[in-house]
Amino acid sequence: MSTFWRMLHFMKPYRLQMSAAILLGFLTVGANVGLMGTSGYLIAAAALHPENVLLIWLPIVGVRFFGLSRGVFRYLERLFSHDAAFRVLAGIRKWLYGRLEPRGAELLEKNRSGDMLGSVVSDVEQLQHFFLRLVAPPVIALLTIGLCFSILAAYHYSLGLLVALMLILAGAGIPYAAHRFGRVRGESLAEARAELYLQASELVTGLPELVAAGREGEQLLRLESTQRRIDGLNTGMNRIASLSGAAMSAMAKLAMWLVLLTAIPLIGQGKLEGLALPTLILVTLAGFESVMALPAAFQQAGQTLAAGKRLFALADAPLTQPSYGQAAGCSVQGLIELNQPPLEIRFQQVQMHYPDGTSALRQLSFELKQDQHVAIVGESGAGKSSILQLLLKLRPYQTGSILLNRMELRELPEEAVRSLFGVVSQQVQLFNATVLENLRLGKPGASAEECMHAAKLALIHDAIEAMPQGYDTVIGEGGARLSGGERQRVALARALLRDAPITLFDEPTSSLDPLTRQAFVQSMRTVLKNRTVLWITHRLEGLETMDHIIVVRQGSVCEQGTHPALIEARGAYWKLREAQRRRWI
Ligand SMILES: Nc1ncnc2c1ncn2[C@@H]1O[C@H](COP(=O)(O)OP(=O)(O)OP(=O)(O)O)[C@@H](O)[C@H]1O
Repeated sequence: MSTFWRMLHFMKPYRLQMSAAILLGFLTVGANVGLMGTSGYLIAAAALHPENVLLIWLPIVGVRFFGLSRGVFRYLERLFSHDAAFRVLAGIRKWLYGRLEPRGAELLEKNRSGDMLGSVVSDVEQLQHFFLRLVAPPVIALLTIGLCFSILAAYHYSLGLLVALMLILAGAGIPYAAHRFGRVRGESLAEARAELYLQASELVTGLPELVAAGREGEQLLRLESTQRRIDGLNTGMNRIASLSGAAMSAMAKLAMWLVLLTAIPLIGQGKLEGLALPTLILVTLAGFESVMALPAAFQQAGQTLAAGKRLFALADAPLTQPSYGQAAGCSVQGLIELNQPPLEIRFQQVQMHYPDGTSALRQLSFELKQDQHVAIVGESGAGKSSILQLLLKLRPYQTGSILLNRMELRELPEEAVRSLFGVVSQQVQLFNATVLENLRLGKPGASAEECMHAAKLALIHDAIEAMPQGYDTVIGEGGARLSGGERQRVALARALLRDAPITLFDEPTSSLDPLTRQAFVQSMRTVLKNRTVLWITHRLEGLETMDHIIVVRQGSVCEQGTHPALIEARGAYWKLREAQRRRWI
């Protein structure tokens, strides 16, 4: 139930619009009741009193009015209700993003990313049914029952009571049964759809490996079996929907017969005019329009509420690792100082461990000064990526100090810290859009000239020009139409456009061959000559001209200096280089 109230809470800002949608929904059904009622009266009057023009003329006007207004009300009701529902969804997405963003890394560790993406996207979509089918229709149905009762009771109270009772029975009983029978199936359907999404995305992303290993057939069979399960569940759901539709129709006809059986003796006793009979029947049938859609809505209620429950559970999951909390210690003056050159980063005796207790950094100390190019190198697992995560405030450090322009990192707001860095990482995020649009992610609103200038600096301009539509070429999902090196260069051009004070490279050459790697690092040195660069890698090619190299081992600095000095010392750096050289000979 708390899920229900929490979802209602999201509607609060749009309550006026939603009330208007409910009112318009009621007016639509009301217009239909009016249309049927006056039509019934018109038929009877035309048959029994064709000579009385006034008796016929008035209902004709009524029929026209209700017929036209019904369409207008329906249109406005759809407009208001869908607009409000989509605004509520937008609000939920924004709220959810705000809740998930600080725990992004941790959530990805605990959940399969396909699972998470699939369920979050489809669960949020599912919530639109909440207002459109679960909140508004029952209220409209209640109002309509009241309307039908008033109209029929005006003829005779027993008719009013009878029809109201039948409408309540049909409007509550059949949706309840549909909900009972559809709940488990609906939940299984949601799970199966999430599974299908995950299997399909695994198949697409892992296709080259699966084909190479000759296992794509197995994956396709899994996909087919999930699809069959979904088809089976869908058939079950459709069966329930058809049965409840038939039950609703039967209830409407039963109500009609009961009205006839009650009204005819009343006419015989002179308590009711014969002229009223068609009106009574048609109003009864029109009243059922308001409850017709309820069974299908409640059949899906299980799915909708389960979707809300999953989303709230994801958003409420406590962080096992304490977050930074509110960065309260930074004044406006502090933020100004943060952006004042010369910029300096200082790690002092930093210790960091992951939630499972794995110690990643131990007493780590180093410095990065304005315009310096510093490389942090080390074997796999040495702690290099953990340094990057600390700098971007993706993880907290436990002891020691990280100073950005003499200000403690944990006291600074995330946005201010992240705006200092342009990141070129191992996994370049490219989108299925044009090259230009991908570049503009670095600086929204950048002119085509600015983008080209950045592309020239990143030495990718010529390759882009050679594409079929140049900068307007669509580069495919994840930049699939580009080579690994081209992707890295597009990412670099993006980082250059961003023009952040510090450029962070995280294993940027991992998808390149040794020779291209060497050339890439050297060209980056030239392009980024007057910028501050932190280069994190376990590949040592091309680092000869770095200003400073820091070798990290088991979370702390084991050696540092310039390339010639480290080579001469024949220590850890020299050994790493030798080991890598032997590997590619
Ligand atoms: N999410 C995590 N949870 C627990 N331990 C982790 C996590 N990520 C990294 N570690 C551990 O922290 C240590 C440092 O890892 P880190 O990823 O920083 O190394 P790295 O030098 O970047 O390695 P690589 O070059 O392979 O990327 C390793 O022992 C690793 O197993």
